[in-house]
Amino acid sequence: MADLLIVDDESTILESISMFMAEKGHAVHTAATVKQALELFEKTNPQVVILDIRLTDGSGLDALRQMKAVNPLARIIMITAFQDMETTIEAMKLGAYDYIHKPLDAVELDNTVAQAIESLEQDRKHTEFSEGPAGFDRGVIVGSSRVMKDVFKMIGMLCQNRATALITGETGTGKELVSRRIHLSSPDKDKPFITFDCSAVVNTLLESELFGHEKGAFTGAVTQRPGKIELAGDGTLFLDEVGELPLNLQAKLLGFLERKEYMRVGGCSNLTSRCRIIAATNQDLDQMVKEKKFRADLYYRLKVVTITLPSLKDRLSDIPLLVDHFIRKCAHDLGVKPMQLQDGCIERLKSHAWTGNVRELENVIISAAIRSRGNVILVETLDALLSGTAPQVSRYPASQSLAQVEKRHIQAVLASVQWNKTRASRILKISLPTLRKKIHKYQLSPNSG
Ligand SMILES: Nc1ncnc2c1ncn2[C@@H]1O[C@H](COP(=O)(O)OP(=O)(O)OP(=O)(O)O)[C@@H](O)[C@H]1O
Repeated sequence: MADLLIVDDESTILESISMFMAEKGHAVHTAATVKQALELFEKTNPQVVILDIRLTDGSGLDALRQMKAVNPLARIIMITAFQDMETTIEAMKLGAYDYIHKPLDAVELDNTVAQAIESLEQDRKHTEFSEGPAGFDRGVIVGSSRVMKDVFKMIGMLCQNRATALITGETGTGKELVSRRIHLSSPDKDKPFITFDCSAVVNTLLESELFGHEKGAFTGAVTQRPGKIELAGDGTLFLDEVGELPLNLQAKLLGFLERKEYMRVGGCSNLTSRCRIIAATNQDLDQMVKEKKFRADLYYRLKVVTITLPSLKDRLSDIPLLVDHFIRKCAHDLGVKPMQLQDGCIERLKSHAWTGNVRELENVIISAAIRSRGNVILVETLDALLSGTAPQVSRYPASQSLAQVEKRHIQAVLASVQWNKTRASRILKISLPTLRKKIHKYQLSPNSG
């Protein structure tokens, strides 16, 4: 049996379907408008939605798009009239599970709902083996604030085409998460999603990592190697920290965006790729263009479609939802029951500055859950974590020199952010050039350790 949301503006239809479904043992919620439907969808998180395409205050397609952005797993069955065929096709493209024609046939409706529930069960079993614990969607983007609703709309629009997009926002605001969601909601979701962190690779290797190289192109190039663009194929290439790309490669990337052609390092013929580029940055590219550190033409090419993710401090109203999400995530990962929050926890969380945004909130909730005794997260535990007074376990023996400790710490921080130097320099509170000097001094590399 499932949680069902039924949306139709004809009260007789609404009543008869909901009675029928309640008799079958489902928990039924009803809505007559797009607005009510979206509110109830976020509140009740139904597994199956029966959604009329034509509603008085808008189109069922918009509702479908937004519901899919909030919970891509929800099975949405559209109710359509024959003259709505074009819209029905569009609905299927947007990820509707199925459609049923009016006048409704009770047996057909019952069968379709049963199949939708069965397919969810199959998905659940599948994820048990592939992505970890069942019933928890790691890819879900949590938020119900107005800014986040606008973000969901943009995601809905972007997953219908292959437009290049730029995602901006401070560190930890969810740029990679959003990029993956666009890919996973697109018709090419089964194609590769490749991440390329422009700050993680030493400059001399960037070009060959991105575009690939031919055998013998440089010392050490003993075999031909495909670059990330080639690996992305017909899928998506996520260019993280695009502001870190050196100017010569910015020109090459622009060339690729304009002609969809590129050349491997050491190659002499053009190759083509259909891969879609989604770039992300937490830098002020406008300013970088003024300072001539970022090419204006590339910037304009990238920013045609921009999604700006809000800082957590500008959407404090989303904290309860986010906390609930991370508590459930943590419970799944640790294999325990979800923790409860002591009264006052949400207020304490809302009063924090959150410079590390959602990532910082996630880490605080995980740390608090691990430190909690019993099944309750206490305000005092959060307070200690947020004010930096929570006891830490020392990881370095007292016999080590300061330089040894510095080397190990920098290596550990770099490893924790997959060698994203911008992020590491922020955590270490040193400038990027200083970090580069220290990497050179201690001869650190992703493989040293
Ligand atoms: N709205 C959200 N809902 C649920 N989880 C979120 C949300 N935003 C971010 N997260 C989680 O926070 C963490 C950081 O997100 P992500 O890596 O996408 O941020 P980012 O903006 O790409 O960071 P950076 O600029 O440092 O690369 C991830 O674990 C992600 O799942």
